[in-house]
Amino acid sequence: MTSKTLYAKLVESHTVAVLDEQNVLLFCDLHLMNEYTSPQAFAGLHAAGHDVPVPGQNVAVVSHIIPTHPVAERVIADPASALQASNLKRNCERHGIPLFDTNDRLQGIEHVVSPEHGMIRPGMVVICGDSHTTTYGALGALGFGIGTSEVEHVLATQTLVYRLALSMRIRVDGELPAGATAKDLILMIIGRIGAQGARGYVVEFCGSAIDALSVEARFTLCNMAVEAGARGALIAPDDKAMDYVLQRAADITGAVREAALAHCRTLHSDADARFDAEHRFHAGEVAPHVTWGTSPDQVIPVDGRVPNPERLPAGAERGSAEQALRYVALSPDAPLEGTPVQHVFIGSCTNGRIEDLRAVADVVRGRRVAPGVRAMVVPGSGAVMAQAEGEGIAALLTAAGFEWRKPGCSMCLAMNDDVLAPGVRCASTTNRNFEGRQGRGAITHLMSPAMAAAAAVTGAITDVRKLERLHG
Ligand SMILES: CC(C)[C@H](C(=O)O)[C@@H](O)C(=O)O
Ligand code: SF4
Repeated sequence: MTSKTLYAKLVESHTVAVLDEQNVLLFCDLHLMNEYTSPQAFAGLHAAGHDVPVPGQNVAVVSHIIPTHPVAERVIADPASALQASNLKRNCERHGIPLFDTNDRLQGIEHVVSPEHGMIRPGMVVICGDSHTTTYGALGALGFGIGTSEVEHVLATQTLVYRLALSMRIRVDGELPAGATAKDLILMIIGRIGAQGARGYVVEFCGSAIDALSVEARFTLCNMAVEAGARGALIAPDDKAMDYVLQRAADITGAVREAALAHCRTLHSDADARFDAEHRFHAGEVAPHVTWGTSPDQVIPVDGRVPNPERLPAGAERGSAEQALRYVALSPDAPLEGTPVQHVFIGSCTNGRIEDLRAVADVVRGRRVAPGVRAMVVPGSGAVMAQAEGEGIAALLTAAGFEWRKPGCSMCLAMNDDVLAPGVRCASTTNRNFEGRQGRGAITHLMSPAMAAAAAVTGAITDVRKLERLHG
């Protein structure tokens, strides 16, 4: 028997038909939908007279356009957005698809909601009309984003025409130093391999540093793999991953549980499996990272200096660095540390989970939001929000001057009314720092939750390790 990668095992176990050398028809265990990428798909489905054969293997969440103001009943004021939400509700009702609707207390960001209810399980293929579906690799599930026409195909058949990807292994051994998190690790990796460095590949993360990460930290890592261009991310499921699922999936009991555990133990790359590409990193080298530019790979350790385009090789890299520096209004060779911020955003499917909010609370405890800074926390889901409120995190952050909002994508991409004004500089726990991502002309610096908290209490980009030393 030939040795196989975990990726190959997942694809083979879901292949309904081999179409040609490059493409297979892939069965999808779970199809997630949001209000943003599903309307045309449903319209196409209905025009073709198709039904949804397995509605229970689809689930929908209102994520992107929802307002986050802390009111009891949320009302979507923007007519186009309100229509997207009402369309989703109508379509879900028509086909019997479960929906986390606008005022459902468990609503949130699709990638936060689905794992917390035990819907994502090792060995699954999970798809969604959203690029950050790679998140589920943290549980050993092959997740990836699809386009709207593919959403229609999946609704009608629960299958997808899937072009095979290459496989890449990223091994990270050693221990993350104090102050460095999974966010810093993935930012460092993206900085080293580039925003296209994993393009065409499904990445498998492994090594002692990955084993040591919590499941939530693994979500952060796999979530951002797509920012290196990856078509998927995987971590072989271990006891931690399985425990996470078992605690949340009430239906996995008795014989089913034994079968699930046995299946889970097969979900790893064989010892001599061959990968198309390999990278190695040392966790001990990871410092808190902050993006300086307008692409997630334009990133440096917080104590570094912004690059000088004159010292970059002439060509595309120099050109994009010059353009990015103009947009972010930073000078070549400037230190990032000490750069004033006017806004702090904590949330998103990258860093809007309970462990992220605990990390923020740990930095903020005994401190206050700096004068002139607007700091906002948007929990990733209603469940995260309730847990944080129960743990006293919401009270602590509110007393320190943070705004405590309702769940959603919010200022991760500013499709609701949480939009920054031009020129505002924001320390953000999100995953994309593209031009205009948080509002036209607004400037985004990606960083970890602890680093964003440090920026909130100091009013500037700050090395959280120094903050801890000063006060600890
Ligand atoms: C709106 C959606 C299609 C998009 C994505 O695919 O990722 C969004 O979630 C994002 O983060 O940019
Ligand atoms: S939180 Fe951000 S990255 Fe995640 S799905 Fe929403 S918009 Fe996309």
